[in-house]
Amino acid sequence: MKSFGPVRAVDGVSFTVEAGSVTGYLGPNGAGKTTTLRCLLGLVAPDSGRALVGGRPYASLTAPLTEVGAVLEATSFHPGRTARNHLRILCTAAGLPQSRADEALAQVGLADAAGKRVLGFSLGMRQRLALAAALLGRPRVYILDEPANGLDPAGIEWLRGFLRHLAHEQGAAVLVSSHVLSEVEQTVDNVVIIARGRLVRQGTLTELTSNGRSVVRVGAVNAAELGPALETAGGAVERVEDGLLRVRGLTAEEVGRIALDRRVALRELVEERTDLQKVFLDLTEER
Ligand SMILES: Nc1ncnc2c1ncn2[C@@H]1O[C@H](COP(=O)(O)OP(=O)(O)OP(=O)(O)O)[C@@H](O)[C@H]1O
Repeated sequence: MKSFGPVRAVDGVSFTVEAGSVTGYLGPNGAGKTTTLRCLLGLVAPDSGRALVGGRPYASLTAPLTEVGAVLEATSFHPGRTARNHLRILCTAAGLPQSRADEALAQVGLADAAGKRVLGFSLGMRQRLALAAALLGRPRVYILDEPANGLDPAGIEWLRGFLRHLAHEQGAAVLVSSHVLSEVEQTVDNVVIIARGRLVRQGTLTELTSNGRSVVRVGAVNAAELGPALETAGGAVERVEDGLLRVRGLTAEEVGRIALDRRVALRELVEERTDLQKVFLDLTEER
């Protein structure tokens, strides 16, 4: 728990970010995301409870840059320094080889801007530079506060791939905050949703979006035969019109397989997407 005067910024929030996965930490503006991440990074002391990295408080880590890569909102850089120099100074302070600066800049797509002063950097370039700083020590844990802020659509797409790569290929534990669920839906494996400082929901993205509400629309030439077969397999079938069914409780793949087994020709097979932003708003409004 962490209060600022009368405001309970974070209260009773408990979750674990597993290695090899990306966890989205989601909530509307002012929900308490940044405060939680600042607690994790030892920048704010919680009034009660603990925030640990690899089982230890951040302050007790002997070489933090090699253990945790962090990008916080409004990360400030000395505007007169070049991107390369900024990172080299961090390398020196952390006892890392200077060569890591250029390697990290290349990783975030800033190789061409390495010698440019940060003063002229766009918001998106600053976000990439902050990420490069987080990468310097090749840590296994990443704590990123709204890292997509300021990135253009191509930058957001790049970030998605990059975070998935860190988690899925390099086995890192990645925690990424956002106030827009749809922004991270293609990146995250797990979600933790908070509102007004309290935990609202946590689980896999699939659990959040299906939640018994996922619907498969299937058009079949012989719907009269397919319907009962789907019901036998555990689906709840609604007959919309002649030859068109809406099925809950089965995936599109399962419906397709059952149709194949029965040799029923399909006209259409569509998983009706849950509107993630609506799920998010339903969960976080009025709490
Ligand atoms: N240093 C502080 N002093 C006073 N109040 C604070 C401080 N930091 C945060 N708060 C308050 O705590 C609450 C949670 O803020 P926090 O920045 O953690 O939310 P957030 O989820 O990160 O929001 P955003 O998406 O807008 O960044 C807000 O009501 C905020 O005003």
